[in-house]
Amino acid sequence: MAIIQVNHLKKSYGDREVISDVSFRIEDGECVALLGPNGAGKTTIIKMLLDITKPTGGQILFQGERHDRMRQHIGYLPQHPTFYSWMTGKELLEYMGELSGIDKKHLEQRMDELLDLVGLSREKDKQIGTYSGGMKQRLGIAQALIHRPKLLIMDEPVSAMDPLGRRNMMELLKVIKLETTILFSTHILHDAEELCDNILILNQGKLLVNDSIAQVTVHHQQPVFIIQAPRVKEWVPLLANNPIVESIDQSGTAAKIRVTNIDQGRDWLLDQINQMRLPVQKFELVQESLEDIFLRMVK
Ligand SMILES: Nc1ncnc2c1ncn2[C@@H]1O[C@H](COP(=O)(O)OP(=O)(O)OP(=O)(O)O)[C@@H](O)[C@H]1O
Repeated sequence: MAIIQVNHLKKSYGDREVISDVSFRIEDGECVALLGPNGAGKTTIIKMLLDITKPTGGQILFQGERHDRMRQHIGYLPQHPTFYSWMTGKELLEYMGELSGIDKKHLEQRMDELLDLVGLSREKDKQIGTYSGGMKQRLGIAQALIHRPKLLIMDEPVSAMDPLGRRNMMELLKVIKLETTILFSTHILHDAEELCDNILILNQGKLLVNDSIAQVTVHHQQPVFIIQAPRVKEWVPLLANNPIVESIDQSGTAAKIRVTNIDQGRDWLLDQINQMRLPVQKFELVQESLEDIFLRMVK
């Protein structure tokens, strides 16, 4: 049975629908990335899963039951966790553990396990106000896991971190995902690719992709022509206005061109290259990368 099943979920603020008919499921043991640009609706979906915000339509089931009764089985790391800065790391975990109803003997053992897991054993008796951003984020993960939740939900857990903090967090999440089902939101494709089995791509409140990482390219890849030639800024605008060109992306000395019809597109592009007497260094037809697919979908 799915840990979470989301059916035709909708959310409106006033007249504005910010989540439109979103359906997906997360199976036990999976790691799923909710991927989308700023404002796509990631936090709104997470808040509905946590029952912080009520949907305006649709249904969320947690292991087949109404999810509003199942909140205690979910661990949550918000985008910007806030703590009492005068508490020590250990005191916070103790407090959260007591709130979750864990008895003293088990709590002591669980705190030690988690402080070790997130690499804060040595700093456990220091006040949280003295922790770095990365340490606070790791403490946030420990508090989210204190009651051994069946599902860990994290809202952009690595987006605001520096490269070293990010790396540490990714390695930590790789360990956690061995034992816990994870849903995390991000706007960085690379994080999703590195950690997850499945991705949900959200744009403007609509779910565009719900697939395994391995299958996304198989199901959504389109061919693109790559032309590499000097003075790319001069010739790209000359190609962009023809109706056969669906999109054209310039990067460095090359352009990636998506056309409506491959054979006609090839003939037309070769013709243009001749007419412009472009000193072409490369002309090839390739399949889109995962990043190309993501960028095309969220544009
Ligand atoms: N309380 C609210 N009232 C009105 N509109 C809201 C409210 N909360 C969110 N929105 C709007 O809903 C849309 C989705 O916002 P949301 O925060 O879910 O996006 P997001 O994908 O999490 O973005 P980010 O990556 O920037 O956190 C945005 O257009 C936002 O302005």
